[in-house]
Amino acid sequence: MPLIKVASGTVNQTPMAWESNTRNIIGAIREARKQQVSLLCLPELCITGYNCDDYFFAPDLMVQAEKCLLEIVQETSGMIVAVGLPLRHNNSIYNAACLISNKQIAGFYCKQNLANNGIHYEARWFRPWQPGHVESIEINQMFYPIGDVIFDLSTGPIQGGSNGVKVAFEICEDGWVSNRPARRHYERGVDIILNPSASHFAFNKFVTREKLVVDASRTFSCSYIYTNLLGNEAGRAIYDGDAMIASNGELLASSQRFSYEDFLITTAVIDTDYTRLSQVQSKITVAIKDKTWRVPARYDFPEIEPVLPQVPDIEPFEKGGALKEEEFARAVCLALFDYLRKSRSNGFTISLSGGADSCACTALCGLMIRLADESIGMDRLKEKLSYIKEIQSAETEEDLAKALIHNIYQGTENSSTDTLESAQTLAESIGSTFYNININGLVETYKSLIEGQIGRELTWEQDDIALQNIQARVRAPGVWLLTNLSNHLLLSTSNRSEAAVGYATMDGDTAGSISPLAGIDKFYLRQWLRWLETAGCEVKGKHIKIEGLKKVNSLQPTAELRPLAQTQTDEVDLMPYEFLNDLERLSIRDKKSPLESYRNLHVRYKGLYADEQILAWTERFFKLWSRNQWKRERYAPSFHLDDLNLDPRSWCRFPILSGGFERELEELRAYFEGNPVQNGRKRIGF
Ligand SMILES: Nc1ncnc2c1ncn2[C@@H]1O[C@H](COP(=O)(O)OP(=O)(O)OC[C@H]2O[C@@H]([n+]3cccc(C(=O)O)c3)[C@H](O)[C@@H]2O)[C@@H](O)[C@H]1O
Ligand SMILES: Nc1ncnc2c1ncn2[C@@H]1O[C@H](COP(=O)(O)OP(=O)(O)OP(=O)(O)O)[C@@H](O)[C@H]1O
Ligand SMILES: NC(=O)CC[C@H](N)C(=O)O
Repeated sequence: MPLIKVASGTVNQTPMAWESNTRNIIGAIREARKQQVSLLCLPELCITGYNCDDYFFAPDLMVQAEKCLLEIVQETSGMIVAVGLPLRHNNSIYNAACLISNKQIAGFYCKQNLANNGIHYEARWFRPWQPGHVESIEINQMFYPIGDVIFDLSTGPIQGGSNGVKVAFEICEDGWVSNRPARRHYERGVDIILNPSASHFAFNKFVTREKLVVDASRTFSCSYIYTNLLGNEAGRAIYDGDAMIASNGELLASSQRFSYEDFLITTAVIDTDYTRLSQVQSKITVAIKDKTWRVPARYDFPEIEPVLPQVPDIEPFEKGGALKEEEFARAVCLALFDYLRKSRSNGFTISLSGGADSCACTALCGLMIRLADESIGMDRLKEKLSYIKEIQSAETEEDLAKALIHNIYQGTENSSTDTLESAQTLAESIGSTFYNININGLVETYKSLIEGQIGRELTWEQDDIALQNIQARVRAPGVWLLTNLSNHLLLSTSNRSEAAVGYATMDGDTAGSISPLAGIDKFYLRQWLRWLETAGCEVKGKHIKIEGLKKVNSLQPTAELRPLAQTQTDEVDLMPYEFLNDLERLSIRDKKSPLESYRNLHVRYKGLYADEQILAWTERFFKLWSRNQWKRERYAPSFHLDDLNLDPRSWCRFPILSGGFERELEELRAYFEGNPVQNGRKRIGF
C-alpha cells in the first residue's frame, strides 16, 4: 500500500496520573481514527509521564503502566499505535516504545541514547539498549520481542520474508546524536521512522527540531513522524506540543504549538513508493543476512486516494518578527495554566509593586486567561478549572481575572505615587482584584522592638541592607495570608538577573510558590513588557496587548527600599542590566574565568565604561554569584526557558560553599595592574 495516512499525537500528561494520561491517549487514538489515520505516533513515556524522577524505580509504577498499556491496546482496533512507557527487563529499566497493531502488541523498541545533559537525568533510571540486540519480554503471560527491532507490517498472513511496510523508532535523543539508529534503519530499508519525544521547550528550539526531522527524512529516504509532549508536565519543564511529519526531505505537516487542549492530532498522507524510489536511486544496500531485528506483524493498510500537495500550516506568530516575545508569552502562560490546574489551586496572588517584575507576573496571568480563552473557549476553560467554584458563573475574561488574579500593593514611606499608579492601572486593565495596604507601621514596630533589645537606633548609615530587608520581609506574611485565604499560588517575582547576584531578600520578595520569571533576564523582560503593551501576541489575525503596562514601561527599575531622597535604582546598586546579562552569559553559561570574562567585556564595552568600572563590576559579579548559590537553591520552582537557566534543580549546579573565585579574581586584578599571576606565583616583567 503506497499511500498511508499517518499522525503525530501530542498529549498533555502528568507524572503518574494514570486516569487522565490514559484518557488523553485514548482520546488521541479515537480522534485519529475519526480522521481515518492508520498509524499514530504518541510521545515518549506518555503512559507514565516523562518526569517521574526516582519513582521510575518503584515496581508499582511498572504495574500501573502495564495496566494502562493493556487498556490502550483494546482501543487500537484498525490502527497502528506507538505509545511510550518504561519497561523493567532483566532487572534493568528501559525507556521503551510499544508498537500496537490492531489490538495486538507487536513488540517494544528501547531507547539507545539516553538524554543525560542539562535538564535530563535519564541515565539515573534507565539503561541504554545495546544496538543490534533483540530479546523477549513477558507481558500479561505473552512473550514479545524487545530491543533494537524493526516492525515489518504486511497485509495477509505473516510470512518469512515479506515486503511489508517497515516501521522503526528513534526515541527523542536517539535522533539528536551523530551515531543515530536511523543510519542502521536506513541500511535495513525502513519506510517510516517514528520519533516519540519529550523535548523540553527552549527559545527557538522548534527550528532545530524541524531541521532534524526534515533532514532525517531526506538523508534516510523515509517518512519521519515526530511527536512531542504538550504543556507543563511536572512543574519545571514546558513542552510546546511540537509535532511534525516529513517525507523525503519535505515537511508535510506541523502542529499548532502551545495549545490548551488535552491532546492534538496532526496528520499527513505519506507515499512509501516515493521514499522507496529514493532508496533505490541512492543504491541502498539492505542488510538481508541478519534478520533478528525484523518483527513481522499483520496490518491491512486501507487503500486511500491521493491527496493534493500538502503545505504545512505554520502559525502566523512563528513567522512574525517577534518570535522570542511570542514564545516567552505562550510558554510561560501555558506553564502557569497547567501548574494552576495540576496543583488544584484557585488562582494567583501577586504582591504588585508597580515595578517591572511584579507587573510582568500579573500581565502573564492576564495573558494566560486570554490565550486559554482563544485556544479552547470560555466553556472549556471553565470546565478545565471546574474545581474552582468562583469562576463557574464568569462570562468575560475580566470576570475570570477578578477571581483568578489577586494583587496587593504594600507601600511604605519609601514607595512613590508613580509605582502605586502603575500597579493600579495594570490591575484595572486586566480586571484583577486589587488591594492596597500600607505596611509602614509594621516595619516601624519591628524596628523599635529590635532597637529596644540592642539598645541603639537603626540608621541608614550603619544598617542599610538590614533596613531594606525588613521592608521586603514584612510584605511576605500579608501576601501569604491573602494567598491562603483563596487557596491561590503566590507568585515570587524574582528574575534571572537578580538570581545571579542574590539581589532579593530571602523570605521577603523571594517568598512564593512558583517563580515564573526566574529563567528570564531583566534586560529582556523590560523589552518584552514594551512589546506586550504596544504589539502583543498575534492570535487569529488580532493582537492581544496589555495597554495597562504603559506606566510601568516609563519607570526605572527600583527596589524602593531606601528613603526616596536617595533615588535608589537596581542598576546603580548592581550594574547596568545589559552588562550584567553579558557577564552572566560569559561566566556562567560559557564558564569563562573572571579574567577571560573581563577581557571579553572589555572588547565590547571599552569607550562606554571606564576600564576600572568594567573591572569593578566583574569582581562584584563573581563575588555575588558565589555567595548567593544558597539563595538559588531556595527559589520557588521556575520554568526552563533556555541554556542560561540558573535553577540548580534542573540545570545549573554550583557549590553552595566555595573558594569564591578568590585566586581567580586576584589574577584578574594582577592582569589589570599589568602584573599577571601564573600558577599562583607572580610573574615579573610582563
Ligand atoms: N552560604 C550561605 N548559606 C545560607 N545562608 C547564607 C549563606 N550566606 C549568607 N547567608 C544568609 O543570608 C543572609 C543575607 O541574605 P538576605 O537576608 O536575603 O540579604 P542580602 O542578600 O544581604 O541582601 C538582600 C539584597 O537584595 C536587595 N533587594 C532586596 C529586596 C528587593 C530587591 C529588589 O530588587 O527590589 C532587592 C537588597 O537591596 C540587598 O542588596 C545572611 O544574614 C545569612 O543569614
Ligand atoms: N510597594 C510594594 N507593594 C507590593 N509589593 C511590593 C512593593 N515593593 C516591592 N514589592 C514586592 O517585592 C518584589 C521585589 O521588588 P523588585 O523591585 O525587585 O521588583 P519590581 O518592583 O516588581 O520591579 P522593578 O525592580 O523593576 O522595580 C516586587 O516584585 C513585589 O512583589
Ligand atoms: N527526551 C529526550 O531525549 C530529550 C533530549 C533531546 N536532546 C531534546 O532536548 O529534545
